[in-house]
Amino acid sequence: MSATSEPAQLLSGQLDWPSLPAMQQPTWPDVDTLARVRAELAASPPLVFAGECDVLRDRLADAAVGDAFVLQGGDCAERFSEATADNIRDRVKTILQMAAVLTYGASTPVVKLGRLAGQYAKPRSKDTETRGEATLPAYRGDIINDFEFDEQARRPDPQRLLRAYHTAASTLNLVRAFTTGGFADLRHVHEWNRGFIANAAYARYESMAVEIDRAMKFMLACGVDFASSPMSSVEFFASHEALLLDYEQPLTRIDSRTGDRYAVSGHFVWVGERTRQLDGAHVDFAARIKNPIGVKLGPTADPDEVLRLIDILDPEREPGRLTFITRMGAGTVRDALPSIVQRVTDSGAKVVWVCDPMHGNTFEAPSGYKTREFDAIIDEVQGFFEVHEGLGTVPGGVHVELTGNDVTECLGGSEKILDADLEKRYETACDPRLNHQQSLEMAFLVAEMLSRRSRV
Ligand SMILES: O=C[C@H](O)[C@H](O)COP(=O)(O)O
Ligand SMILES: C=C(OP(=O)(O)O)C(=O)O
Repeated sequence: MSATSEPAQLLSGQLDWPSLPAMQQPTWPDVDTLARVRAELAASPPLVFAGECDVLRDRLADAAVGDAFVLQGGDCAERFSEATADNIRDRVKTILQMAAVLTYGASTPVVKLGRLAGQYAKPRSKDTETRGEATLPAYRGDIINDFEFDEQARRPDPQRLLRAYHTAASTLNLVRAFTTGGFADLRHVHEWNRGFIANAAYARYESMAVEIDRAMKFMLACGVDFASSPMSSVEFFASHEALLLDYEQPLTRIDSRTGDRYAVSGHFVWVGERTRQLDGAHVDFAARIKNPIGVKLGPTADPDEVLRLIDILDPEREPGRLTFITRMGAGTVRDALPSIVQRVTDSGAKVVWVCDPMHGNTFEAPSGYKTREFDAIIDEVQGFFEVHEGLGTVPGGVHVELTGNDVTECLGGSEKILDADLEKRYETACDPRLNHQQSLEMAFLVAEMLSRRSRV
């Protein structure tokens, strides 16, 4: 999805994947259908190209040293039925707006990485869900089963892998059209605000957009050629958790330029907190692909284990290859993060440090809804910046669950969403997301932190 890369020639390269323990996988009731589906995926065209993944790796290398900042955001669990043009457009617009706020507010290039077109599988704390007298398999994402609470819907269905592939393809198609077809041109910075409900963050954004407009007119008057400049289209990359190996493994291809294997389900994939075992199948999968990759690190991550992950996943210490997405919790980040960052830095590895301030701050509200406090989310990002400032290392980005819709899933923000409001528009299929206004508010607050960031 980069404006600058040529699609690399990719050949389907089947591999007998080693049989290693894999956490969080479904038990498929129909293994013959699964085998047929895997074969069909293996023969399908790639969703992304190797050359695009390489461009992203270069951008992430810039973020590792503070020459760029990563904004990774999107749905917690993408639903097939919600992959509509309006939803995709609003999510992309929200990310473009946040990126504009960060770029303008902190004079820093922003690497835009959607959590989309593949975020269909969810790791769960429990295998089952109980409602009243009934206990059924937990919802594990649309790629595995359905959110409806009935026996048939919750049965894992391998045909869903093909639906995921086609939904990802149509999502990416639209995202490519939005980001390279003129819509993402910075001269449309006002238009990205249209269609959203007017509110405090919206108004603040609007006044920033006026300043951007004025700066653009100034540059135009100075003779800058916007038609052929990077203003008229943006690089926008797709990412998701590489959780469901029956989907990810057949969607790898060999790059004919180099003989290297790439995941072609997304530009960037990450290994989750629950599946990052050193001897597990997910880490092995990530080690075998050439894409830039991420690993989530929660508050129990052990520095020795983190160094082993670097040896396995980035033995060549390639700039931009490895991103650690830390998700410690607001109350823990200032204590748990420094020793990890210090040990990694001492080892000489140059990773990208990204803060996910969502997953360590989830709790159940008295109403029973799973939620997160806006202030805790901001506090974790603040703690993340403080830790890096203290160690002289680079806070390289943020990773956020968000939607362009006006949902009520996270508490607080300037709209002051309360527990009693959660029921109004609680639409997530798994974890609570920031709504459009909260996302913009967060971008303004992070831009302030970023503009104070020291250079290393
Ligand atoms: O998104 C992350 C996990 O899939 C999610 O937090 C798990 O939620 P659960 O604890 O309700 O299973
Ligand atoms: C499951 C997720 O996060 P974590 O692995 O950090 O819990 C996620 O980002 O969807």
